[in-house]
Amino acid sequence: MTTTPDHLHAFIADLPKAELHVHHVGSASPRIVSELAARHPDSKVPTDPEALVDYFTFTDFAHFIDVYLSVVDLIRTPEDVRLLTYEVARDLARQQVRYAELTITPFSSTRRGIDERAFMEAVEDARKAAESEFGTVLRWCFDIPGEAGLEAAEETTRLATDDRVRPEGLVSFGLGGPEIGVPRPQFKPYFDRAIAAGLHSVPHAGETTGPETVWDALTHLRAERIGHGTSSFRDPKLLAHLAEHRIPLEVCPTSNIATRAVRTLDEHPIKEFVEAGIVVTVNSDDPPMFGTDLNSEYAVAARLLNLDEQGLAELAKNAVDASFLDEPGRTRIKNEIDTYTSTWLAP
Ligand SMILES: Nc1ncnc2c1ncn2[C@@H]1O[C@H](CCC(=O)c2cccc(C(=O)O)c2)[C@@H](O)[C@H]1O
Ligand SMILES: [Zn+2]
Repeated sequence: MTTTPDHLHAFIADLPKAELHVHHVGSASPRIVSELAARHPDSKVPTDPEALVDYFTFTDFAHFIDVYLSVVDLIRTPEDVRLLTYEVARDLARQQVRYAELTITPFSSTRRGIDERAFMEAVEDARKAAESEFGTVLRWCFDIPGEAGLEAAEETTRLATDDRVRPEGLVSFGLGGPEIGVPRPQFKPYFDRAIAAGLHSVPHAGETTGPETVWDALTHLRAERIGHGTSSFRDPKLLAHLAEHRIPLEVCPTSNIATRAVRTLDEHPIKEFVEAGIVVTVNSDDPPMFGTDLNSEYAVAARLLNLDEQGLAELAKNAVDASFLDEPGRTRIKNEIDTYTSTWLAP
């Protein structure tokens, strides 16, 4: 296994980027997790950031979800929500992320007793502070935790479509959690309502089950991008469909290894996706839990796809183009990427 050369790491570190697939709670840094764990000593989450490395080592996807929910349990007040969101934005800004769509699972917080309006105010307050203080634009994707069933689907849809509650920064609607035993078609009526309310459809699919789940996401949930889509490589017709209809994949390589969806990075199908002509975006999913960040994922992609600086800049522009940012915002970030790259490559 070769490594990514130092000059590419340096290029990636300052490259302006967009992040399209990153979870709110899954982005809590070890410092924030240990701070919240210390505040709530009844929790089984370790308070020592070093012990968190072991705690965040997963035997399979189900184990990952168990651990994930133990961190969700630490977020108990609107102030916890605001702090988490603001700190996540700070971490993104440090990596030169100019724009991020953050996946939030409001059901998990409202069912744990956080007032829905206070929750929305907390994330919006952090979004505005992040934009003015760090220059990072945040938007929200509200996802249904599929395993929690249709009650969760109903509640998430209500929170995403009721004008009196839905936050200004909300742009899309998703579906996360385990896929095994959670068929996608049952969520069609909820996606129909969210789409009718102007939201984009971005379900997870093909992360832990086969390509048929990706077809279901396309057919029943009218997916505009696919979260992961990892198993798509097993179906040539699906690859051709994704390429022809320009449905981007939100690829999260290190996540797929950490949850054991893929055995090793070298076996990751990202190269097959690019060779099939699919729009590939690279993302971090739950970065501290997977011991990664967006810059590391770009370094992984550089190695697996054999990219140079121009190739990395194209990858970054794929994410901007696949985003739900408005046209002037997309043009601004792409121009910034071009200027940065040509300055870097100038003799
Ligand atoms: N790689 C990932 N792939 C998929 N999802 C991922 C990934 N990373 C993070 N998530 C998040 O995990 C949540 C799962 C929450 C969940 O299953 C659940 C089940 C029952 C009850 C409750 C509750 O709160 O009471 C929650 C998803 O909604 C999603 O946002
Ligand atoms: Zn995800």
